[in-house]
Parts: sequence; C-alpha cells; structure tokens
Amino acid sequence: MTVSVRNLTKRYGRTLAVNDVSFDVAPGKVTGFLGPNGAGKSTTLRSIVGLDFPTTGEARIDGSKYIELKAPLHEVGTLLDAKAAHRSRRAVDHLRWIAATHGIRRSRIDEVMDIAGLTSVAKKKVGGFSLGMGQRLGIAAALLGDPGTLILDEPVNGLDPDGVTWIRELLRGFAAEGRTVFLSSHLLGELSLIAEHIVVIGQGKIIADAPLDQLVQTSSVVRVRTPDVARLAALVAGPGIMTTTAAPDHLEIEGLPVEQIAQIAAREQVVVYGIGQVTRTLEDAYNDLTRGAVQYAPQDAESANHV
Ligand SMILES: Nc1ncnc2c1ncn2[C@@H]1O[C@H](COP(=O)(O)OP(=O)(O)OP(=O)(O)O)[C@@H](O)[C@H]1O
Repeated sequence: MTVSVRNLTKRYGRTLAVNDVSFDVAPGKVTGFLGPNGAGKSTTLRSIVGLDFPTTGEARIDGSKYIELKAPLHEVGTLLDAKAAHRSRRAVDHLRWIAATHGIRRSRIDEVMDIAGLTSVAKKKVGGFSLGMGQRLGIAAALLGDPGTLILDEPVNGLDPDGVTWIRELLRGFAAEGRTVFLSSHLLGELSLIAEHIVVIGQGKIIADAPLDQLVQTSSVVRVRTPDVARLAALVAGPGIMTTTAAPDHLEIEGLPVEQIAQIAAREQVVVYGIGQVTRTLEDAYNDLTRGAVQYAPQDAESANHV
C-alpha cells in the first residue's frame, strides 16, 4: 500500500500548519517523518487518516481517501495519541471495544496483547498505565486489524530500552513483509536504526525526502588517530588538502582517499592507532537541513545554557 500526499495544505486560522506538501510513503520499508516542534508532522499524519480535513490537497492510501475505506482497521493501523484510551477502561476492554467495530475475533485481541507484551496487565485499568505501557496498548490497537499500513506518531516515546528494541524489530519485520510503515519521531539515533527512508518537514514544507543512506552518506573526511598528528599533517600537506587537529591525537584530513593516507603513514613509519572515513549521523544531516526551519528555539546560545 502506498500512502500518497498531494499538495496538502492545512490552515488553522492564521497559522499555515502545512504548506503544499507532496510525498509518497512506499511499501516494504519503514519511512521516518522528522521535523522541529510545530513543523506540521501531526497535522500531516492526522490529515492522512481523516482526523483533520485539508484546506486544499489530499492524502490517499492505495488510491482511496481514508474516509472511503470500508474497513479502515484492516487497511491502516494508527497510533496518534498514546493517551487516547479511556482511563477507567481495562486494557483488554479498550481493545475489545475497538475490535467490535470491525467484528474482529476475540483471539486476535489476545494475540496483539501478547505481541505488545501486555498480557500480564490485560485486566488493569488504562488510567494506571505509564506512557510506555500506553504506547504498547496503542500499538496493540493499531495491529488489531492486521493492516497493510501503520501510521504512528512518536511511537518510541516513553518506551524503555526493551520496548525500543521490541518496536524496532516489530516495525522492521512488518515492513519486511511488504507492508508500509510511516512514523514520526524526535529520537534521531533510534530512527536511523529503524527507518530506511526519511521525510523531513520544516515550517510546513518538505525539506528532504530521501533514503537514509543518502542523507548520512559518508563524508570525504578521513579521521586518523595517531600520537604524531603534526608529522602526519606535514606529510599529507598539499594543494586542495585540508587538515584539522580534531583532538590531541586525532587528525582529520579532507582531500585524500583513506588508502593513500594509510600508505603515506606506513611508508613514513607514522604510528596509527585507527583510521577511517568520518560518517555523518542522521542528527548531523537533520541539523543541517532544519537550520533556519526551527520555530521554537532559545533566543541565543546564552539563553540555551539556562533552559
Ligand atoms: N488544532 C489546532 N488548532 C490550531 N493550531 C494548530 C492545531 N493543530 C496544530 N496547530 C498548529 O499547527 C502547527 C503545526 O503543528 P503540528 O502539531 O502539526 O506540528 P508537529 O510537527 O507535530 O509538532 P511537534 O513535534 O511539537 O509535535 C503549529 O504551529 C501548531 O501550533
């Protein structure tokens, strides 16, 4: 199932929350949705699943608008607010209530509770759940109809390390079956372990839509760990080559391939403890992309130290 967003614009009064956004979410992989606070992620996700009506433009799931789907739970599983469950209801009753809307069999409720690790708290009231347990319940609900697509807003939030590993494996497995996964998250390190494709939104506009590999592609900088930084810097010096001492025993070299640097070091008998290309993290890529698109930031570096 492909999720297609076309020229989606959403205004709330004077606020232009989403501004002419178009992108596709492909099946068979996990797609991450990133952006600063207030960038328009939740509005976009809510518009995809018919909880918000676009001012103009549209979102379709395999060609249909969400509201046109005959049995939406079997097509799209959603988690948009982990606190949405009724506080006085028991976890199992929350799932029974949702299952009843689609005639989903009772045994499926046990299955999803088991998948989400909630079997032992099935009869506990949701009001007593932690954020992480609420997330697990929300994911169990999203899985109830065994859908082809999952749309999740911040599903990793509040999960403990076991929970983070669990959801990573769950979502990757889901995508490996050819299904579609679209999730937002501010946890960039975790997202780079889950997602293969990344869409970045800033101030209501799409500012990147690319495979993760492409965003974090290896830079041309080589970092060498050596006790002889000054000597190696002098040996590799030449036109178009930049060297930076990154730490007392770390030299960064731009403009020469790693093999050539290793050969120079070997030939000149410079001791090397480690050598390799510097890789950009998703966080580096995100910071570069969203510079200028952050709405809610401290006024200056000085105030940043005081928040
Ligand atoms: N129901 C609403 N009424 C008025 N303004 C809204 C409403 N929902 C969102 N907005 C505004 O639209 C903009 C986008 O909000 P949205 O919640 O989509 O951002 P987000 O990227 O999900 O942010 P966060 O990372 O903080 O969750 C913000 O300026 C927000 O204040």
